[in-house]
Amino acid sequence: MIGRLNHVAIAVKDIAAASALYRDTMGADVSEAVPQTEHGVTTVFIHLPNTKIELLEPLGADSPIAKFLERNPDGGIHHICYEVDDILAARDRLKATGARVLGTGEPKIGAHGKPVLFLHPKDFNGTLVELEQA
Ligand SMILES: CC[C@H](C(=O)O)C(=O)SCCNC(=O)CCNC(=O)[C@H](O)C(C)(C)COP(=O)(O)OP(=O)(O)OC[C@H]1O[C@@H](n2cnc3c(N)ncnc32)[C@H](O)[C@@H]1OP(=O)(O)O
Ligand SMILES: [Co+2]
Repeated sequence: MIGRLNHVAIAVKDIAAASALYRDTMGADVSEAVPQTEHGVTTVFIHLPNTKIELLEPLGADSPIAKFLERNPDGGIHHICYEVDDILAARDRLKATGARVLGTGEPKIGAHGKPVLFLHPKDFNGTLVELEQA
């Protein structure tokens, strides 16, 4: 069911500083910052030869990553995103196993214009998992 690793996300307090760090000290190919109002974050993608790093900064009052950053003031790895061929079939299969799908359970359009879902970290070894329709 799960396919390629689409991205690894890092939550940060200051996305401009984190972007400059990757660009200037790591020579990385860093995108512009894009506000994702629907998701309560601003995103930057760092393009690597075999996957992407997603930098996340809280956006708005109810950002879902705000508490994570309170717990981890220096920032930290926030989630991993796997690609799936059929996100609804994957969702239904996971729900049938008792895994908790976050939010309404209906996919939202993510940063790549594809449907995404999130699975509760407590059900996946303390790791927040994002699924993205390939
Ligand atoms: C633009 C879209 C983009 C894309 O790639 O397309 C994105 O990736 S958007 C990314 C931002 N959106 C989300 O993360 C949505 C899903 N996340 C959530 O709904 C919340 O972050 C949630 C529910 C996972 C956690 O929210 P919160 O921290 O406010 O809840 P709790 O404090 O009650 O936490 C419950 C429990 O889970 C532990 N936790 C929280 N976040 C993480 C995490 N990232 N990784 C691992 N564990 C996490 C937290 O410590 C609590 O554990 P406990 O032992 O009870 O203290
Ligand atoms: Co993501």
